[in-house]
Amino acid sequence: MDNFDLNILSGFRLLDIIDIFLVAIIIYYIYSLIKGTIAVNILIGVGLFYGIYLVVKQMEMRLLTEIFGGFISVGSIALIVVFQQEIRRFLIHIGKNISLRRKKFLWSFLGTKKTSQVDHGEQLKPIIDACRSMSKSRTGALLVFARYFDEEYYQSSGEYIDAPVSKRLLESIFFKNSPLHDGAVVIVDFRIMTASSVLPISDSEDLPPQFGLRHRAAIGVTEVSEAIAVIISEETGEISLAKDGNINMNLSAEELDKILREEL
Ligand SMILES: Nc1ncnc2c1ncn2[C@@H]1O[C@H](COP(=O)(O)OP(=O)(O)OP(=O)(O)O)[C@@H](O)[C@H]1O
Repeated sequence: MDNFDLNILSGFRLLDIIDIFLVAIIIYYIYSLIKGTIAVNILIGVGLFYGIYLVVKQMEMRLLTEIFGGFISVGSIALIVVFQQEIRRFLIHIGKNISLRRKKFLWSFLGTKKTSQVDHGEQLKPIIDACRSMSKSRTGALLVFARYFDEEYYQSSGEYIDAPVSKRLLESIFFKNSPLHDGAVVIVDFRIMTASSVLPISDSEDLPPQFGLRHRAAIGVTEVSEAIAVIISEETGEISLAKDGNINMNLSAEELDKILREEL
């Protein structure tokens, strides 16, 4: 027994500890990204399938090993297809953190705080005013503030506009009888790029049951991109803001203004 233990320890290197540590971080990252989504069930299914394969292989049940082995050999391609959204989210998450750190590093390198950050108060005013008035009149609206214009996401499904943002333009778009009122408006650098855009719907199981497609679409787009989404509920007039797959509900126009000033 002592020999056995010593053999294990003698082959153990510092690199193995780092290896295990890194794998643990990756597993934690993946878990926090898929937590509460349908992907967890798929992952449990895949794990179970692989477990059974290992057991039948160990027991030398040839036919079953052959069948399970066949599935597993094409499994990696199937996994990429099934987890397409999660893989995209994972890579965006990593990229986002790196770009944030790079910015911070640059600011500290230049020895300045972010004092030169522009205050977007003036440009935000028409948006906040429109949100306030649409909230009062219970006009359903969905506004996406994207960092850059991803044509694959927005333009393919919506109407290309590319006009400076204004209160009246936003109200006209979301007016109930307007042909463009369905879907989302996508705003980049305070220009309305598209209206009526169809967004990816979140499949999170943690969301409140009263959330319909508008709220799910707002959360969905922030799960797969760096965008911020503002929702005005048609039912309640409530203003909400989604970011990184999380939602901040029941905001006043002033609170919305404050958050958007910080975020944009
Ligand atoms: N994939 C999508 N992308 C963008 N907008 C969408 C999408 N799916 C639905 N919508 C918008 O959501 C509207 C339906 O909202 P629904 O009532 O289902 O949502 P809700 O979250 O309950 O919001 P509300 O509180 O306003 O009722 C549609 O008329 C459409 O404008």
